[in-house]
Amino acid sequence: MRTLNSPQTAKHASWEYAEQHQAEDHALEAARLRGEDLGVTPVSEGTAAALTVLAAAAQARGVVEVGTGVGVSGLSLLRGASPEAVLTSIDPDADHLHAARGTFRDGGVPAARTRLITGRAEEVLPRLTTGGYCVVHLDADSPALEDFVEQAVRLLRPGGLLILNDALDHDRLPRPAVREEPTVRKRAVERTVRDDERLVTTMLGTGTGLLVAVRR
Ligand SMILES: C[S@@+](CC[C@H](N)C(=O)[O-])C[C@H]1O[C@@H](n2cnc3c(N)ncnc32)[C@H](O)[C@@H]1O
Repeated sequence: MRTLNSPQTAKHASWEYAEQHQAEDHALEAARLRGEDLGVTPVSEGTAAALTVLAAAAQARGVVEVGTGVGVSGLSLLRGASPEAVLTSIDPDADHLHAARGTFRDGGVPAARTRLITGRAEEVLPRLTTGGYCVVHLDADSPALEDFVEQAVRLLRPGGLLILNDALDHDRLPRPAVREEPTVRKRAVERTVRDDERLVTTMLGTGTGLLVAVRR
């Protein structure tokens, strides 16, 4: 049983504290409201902050994203990336891309720094340049997730970062009794990435899990 002083409760309080380490500005708050209207779940506050730090650490110039949503993750990545960086972000939903454009505008991002592609990653990723990108962020649940990961590894230059959001599948991953297809898929992706000798990986508990891998 969980009590107020139990390690689990303390752990959850720490997680919540860490999520709020970085206060969000108007552009991200407005994006989250758009997300509520559209039924899109953006990356968490902690994940948004982590994406900014990771893009900065990678000194990212070319960034690819699958699952633009309302642009919370995209704006966060651009804020950490190099000033000349371009974000190529893919989403099949025109309403989501429209909302994301509003987020980038609110965030003061010049239009030339975003290339928003209306389409499915299954069709778009294979057309992007091998070794041409510093960061690939995956944030769309799809039966093709394993293929997205393989494409991401192809797209990354040495030292580039692969980032998979919701890698713990809303805390379902560690529960062996959960056998639903999306959870099983994410377990398989975790194993694939961990065992891939081209990658150095870690699983962060930020948000609903952030799997981060560096391309050797
Ligand atoms: C969780 S939301 C992304 C939230 C976004 N990263 C943010 O922080 O605002 C998932 C998005 O993936 C998109 N999506 C679903 N299937 C996709 C696919 N096959 N290729 C690209 N995007 C896809 C959905 O339309 C949705 O906008």
